[in-house]
Amino acid sequence: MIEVHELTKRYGDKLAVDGLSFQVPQGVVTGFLGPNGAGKSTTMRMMLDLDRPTSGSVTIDGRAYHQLRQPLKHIGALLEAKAVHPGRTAYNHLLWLARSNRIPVGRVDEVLGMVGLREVAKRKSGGFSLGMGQRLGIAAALLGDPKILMFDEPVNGLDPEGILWVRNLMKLLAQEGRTVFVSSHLMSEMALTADHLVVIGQGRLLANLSMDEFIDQNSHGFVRVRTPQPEALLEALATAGITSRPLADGGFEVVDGDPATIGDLARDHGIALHELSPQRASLEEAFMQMTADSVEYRTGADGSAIPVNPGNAAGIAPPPPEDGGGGGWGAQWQQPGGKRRKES
Ligand SMILES: Nc1ncnc2c1ncn2[C@@H]1O[C@H](COP(=O)(O)OP(=O)(O)OP(=O)(O)O)[C@@H](O)[C@H]1O
Repeated sequence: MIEVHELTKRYGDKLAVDGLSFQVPQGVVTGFLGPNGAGKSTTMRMMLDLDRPTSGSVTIDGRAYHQLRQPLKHIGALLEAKAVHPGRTAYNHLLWLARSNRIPVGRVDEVLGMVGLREVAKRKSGGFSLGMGQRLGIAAALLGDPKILMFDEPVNGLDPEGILWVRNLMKLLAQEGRTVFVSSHLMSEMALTADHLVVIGQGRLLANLSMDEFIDQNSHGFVRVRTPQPEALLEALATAGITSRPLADGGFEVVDGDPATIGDLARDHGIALHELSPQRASLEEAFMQMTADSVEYRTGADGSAIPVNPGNAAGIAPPPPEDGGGGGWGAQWQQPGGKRRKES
């Protein structure tokens, strides 16, 4: 179990991590989500004692990282895949790590097999593709057979097959009862892997909830309807107590009706339908809405990148909305008694 308590990191006048507190549960994949510059990597580096917190603490199985006798046996991490000596072979890189952590040498070949690098084990890692580098980094994380695994953007630069492999590996590691903590700036990616989510923006906790809860709250369904007799259909829907909203293209959106009910209602009133399609707001949109106040850049009407809050050099995040933000997420996740998945 990883426990983060009031963790804060300041670089000069930049507040990169701001009083973060959360726990990473065992036996599930926890997605650590936030837009670029949210403070994910900084938090992960502090978890591994690679950066010193300005205040606050992180414990791994109840102890600070530097107090762990053989850290690779507790926690394995992939932070910077290219942090490998380019002149060293994949095998020698892992061998060096194994020897310096008292891990049996036989484990090197095992993890090379697990990540599919056995064939290239004697090649220098400097010539590796990005995908091979990621695999080597994952092999290093798995070397000590740790109960906790931490991956910073592990699918970055991978081809579709590599992405699928990483997704399945994460799930498998969690099914084995391990704690799997994985960062991403893409909700669409996390939706396919994570069971639990910790969302941050400008260094602050925005949400801590299960993936199921996020989906329940944010993937609102509606039905898009088009008809040449809009007034008649609107009246029929209103009479049936079904809410609808007009769309800019002349059609409308029926919020609390299903396609069968709407179709039957239209038939009963002799109304022709030209479109009747169930829609679902994407989780990526919900995530963007959740973090809208904490992105570093937004896209201008002409497609240009516009810095958000350029004067906010201290990186002070605006407070989260008190009413739950309108996007289905809210401060209740951070409050005692709020709806939360039981953490093990
Ligand atoms: N060594 C440093 N010195 C100064 N500022 C830093 C340093 N490291 C990170 N920062 C700043 O702290 C903030 C958080 O950065 P961090 O890399 O942790 O974000 P992130 O969520 O991992 O972003 P990304 O998804 O882009 O990797 C950013 O504004 C970054 O510029």
